Amino acid sequence: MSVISLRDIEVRFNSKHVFDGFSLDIGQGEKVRIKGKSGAGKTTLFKLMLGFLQPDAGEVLYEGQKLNGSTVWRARKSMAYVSQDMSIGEGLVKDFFDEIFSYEANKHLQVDREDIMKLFRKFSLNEELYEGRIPELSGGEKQRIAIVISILLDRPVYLLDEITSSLDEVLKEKIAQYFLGLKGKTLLIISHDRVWEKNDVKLIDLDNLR
Ligand SMILES: Nc1ncnc2c1ncn2[C@@H]1O[C@H](COP(=O)(O)OP(=O)(O)OP(=O)(O)O)[C@@H](O)[C@H]1O
Repeated sequence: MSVISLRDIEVRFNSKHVFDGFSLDIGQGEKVRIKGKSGAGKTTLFKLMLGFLQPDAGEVLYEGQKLNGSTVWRARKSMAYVSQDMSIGEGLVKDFFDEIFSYEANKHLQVDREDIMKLFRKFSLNEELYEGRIPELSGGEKQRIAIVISILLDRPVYLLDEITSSLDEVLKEKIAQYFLGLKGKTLLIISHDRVWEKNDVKLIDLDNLR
């Protein structure tokens, strides 16, 4: 069964048709890169999958269930969404981690400081940053912290929206390798970075729809 299905989706903004009869099936464990020029509808696709945007026609299904008021929470709890410009708050980094892992949806996760530090080291984040303040982090450090949190959330589905665009080549490669190596996870990747172009990554090109 597909994890996420879009059936005959139509999305209009004023007179602009972003999707007109678009369908897509994402299987469990599939790794899919979504490509398309600016304005093609890449982020709109993620918003539909998360139930943040209702299509004007057609339906979005998560594990075969149509997204609606009573099913959307289960779907969202199964997905980790990471974007280019995530707001990760204004306070201390460690307080932000505490806050995320105290949410009801995440309480079952047993995340200790060493789990966090392992990922800090893996993605070349200085361990001292954990005690620091979020406004003092660079853009690339904030980005990597959002990535570390998404990994610790250990969700079955990852929606990654340009997560490597502000990082250097070495980090881009490390992060792509890490995610693409996750067995059994379903990945949807919006990225212009070549590091995600691998043989087992399926490509959906939104520019070829019209
Ligand atoms: N809330 C909105 N109101 C009006 N138009 C919108 C809205 N959201 C998106 N659009 C329009 O829909 C189109 C698709 O937007 P979307 O953000 O999905 O594009 P994208 O492919 O992610 O682009 P980019 O690569 O520039 O981020 C764009 O033309 C955008 O202006």
